Order: sequence, then structure tokens, then C-alpha cells
Amino acid sequence: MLTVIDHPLIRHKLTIMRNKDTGTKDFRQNLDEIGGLMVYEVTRDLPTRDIQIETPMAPYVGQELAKKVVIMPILRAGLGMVSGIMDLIPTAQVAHIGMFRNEETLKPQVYFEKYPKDFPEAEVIIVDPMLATGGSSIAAIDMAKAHGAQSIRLVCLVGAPEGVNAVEKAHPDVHLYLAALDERLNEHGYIIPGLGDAGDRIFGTK
Ligand SMILES: O=P(O)(O)OC[C@H]1O[C@H](OP(=O)(O)OP(=O)(O)O)[C@H](O)[C@@H]1O
Ligand SMILES: O=c1cc[nH]c(=O)[nH]1
Ligand SMILES: [Mg+2]
Repeated sequence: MLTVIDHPLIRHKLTIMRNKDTGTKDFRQNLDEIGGLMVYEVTRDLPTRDIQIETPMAPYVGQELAKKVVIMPILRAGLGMVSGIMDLIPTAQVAHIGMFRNEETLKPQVYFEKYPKDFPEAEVIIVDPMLATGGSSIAAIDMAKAHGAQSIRLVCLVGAPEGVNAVEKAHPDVHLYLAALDERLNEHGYIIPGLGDAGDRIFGTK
């Protein structure tokens, strides 16, 4: 299932990120802020349970999150969304997945993975700004499932139709959230109009 989170603040910040004249500092800041805005919608259906507390005035049955939340950034670019999400879910744990796309084959190559202990029982939120062919996201979901994850959401900023279709076909049980659905991929597998290479723009590596 695909949800495109359409909000004036997200459109405004994403346009700053798309602008080729935006530098590393503003690119990172806006990515972080959009991550925080998106997570409000992404977590709308997280399960809660009743909890008995006392207010200063009376007993009260409130609510707390029923399950742990694990944020799973796809390195490198996904790291740019973690702190904005952690601002809203400060108790979240982080699972790191390192992979890069081979520039010729466009296939993802995995170089790192590390999971928190409670990963299988947690609500897992995979984050990566870019969903291009979908190969990296599909591989990350495969890895999360292989480590026992039962409930997975995928949060990307910009997606290409090719990537959305591929993820929906490979993992129909995973809810996919985007801030924008773009037009297409170019012959090098980059999203058009997109925002360029997210990892390089976050970390200043080009
Ligand atoms: O949908 P796909 O076709 O798999 O492409 C998207 C992937 O490519 C980018 O990562 P990249 O390989 O540039 O690594 P980086 O984050 O280290 O820059 C991006 O952050 C995604 O992970
Ligand atoms: O447009 C794209 C495609 C893949 N990875 C990026 O960072 N940008
Ligand atoms: Mg990159």
C-alpha cells in the first residue's frame, strides 16, 4: 500500500532540497525536518495499550505504545532521516543496514548490518530518502524479514513509479510512505526530477 504524504510544509522543504543550489547544511536540515513531519503520519496506526496512572487530581487510564519501535536507516543516505524521527520517538532503537548501489548493474551491495536485540517483536520503520529501482529497499525489507520482523513500514522521501511497483510486488504487506511520487528514472537509474544523489548531498562527498 502506498501513501503519499502531501502537506504544505513538506512540499516547501522538499523544494528546498530539490534545488541544486541548496548546500549540504540546508539539505541535511530539511531532510531531518521532513523525516519528523512524515513520522507523525507513518505512526498513526501504531498499536497502544491501556496504562493506569494518577494525575495530580485523579486516577486515569491512559495509553502507551504497545511495542518497541526500531528505525532502520539504509546507509548512508537513510542516516539523514534518523534524528528527525528520534525527536518524536526518543525511545526508538536503531538497526543499521549498509548498502550501496553498483553503478553499472544498479544492484544493491550489502556491507553492514546490525540489529537491536528486540528487533523481531518491534514495529520496524525502514528509512531511505530515495526509492529509485527499488532494489535497495526490497533488499532491506528482505533482510528485516530474515531477522524476524513482523511489522514493517518503509519511509522514503522521493520515489519513482518503477521502484514503487517493484516494492509493492515484492512485499505487498509493507506499507510504503513517500513525500513525493516523481515521474521516472533516467538511463542511469536516477530519479527525474528527483534531487540528485542524496548520500553525496547529505555528506558533501561530491
Ligand atoms: O532504489 P535503488 O535503485 O536501489 O536506489 C536507491 C538507493 O540508492 C541510494 O543509495 P547509494 O547507493 O547512492 O548509497 P549511499 O546512500 O551510500 O550514497 C539511495 O540512498 C538508496 O539507498
Ligand atoms: O535519484 C537517485 C537515485 C538513487 N540514489 C539517489 O541518491 N538518487
Ligand atoms: Mg548515494
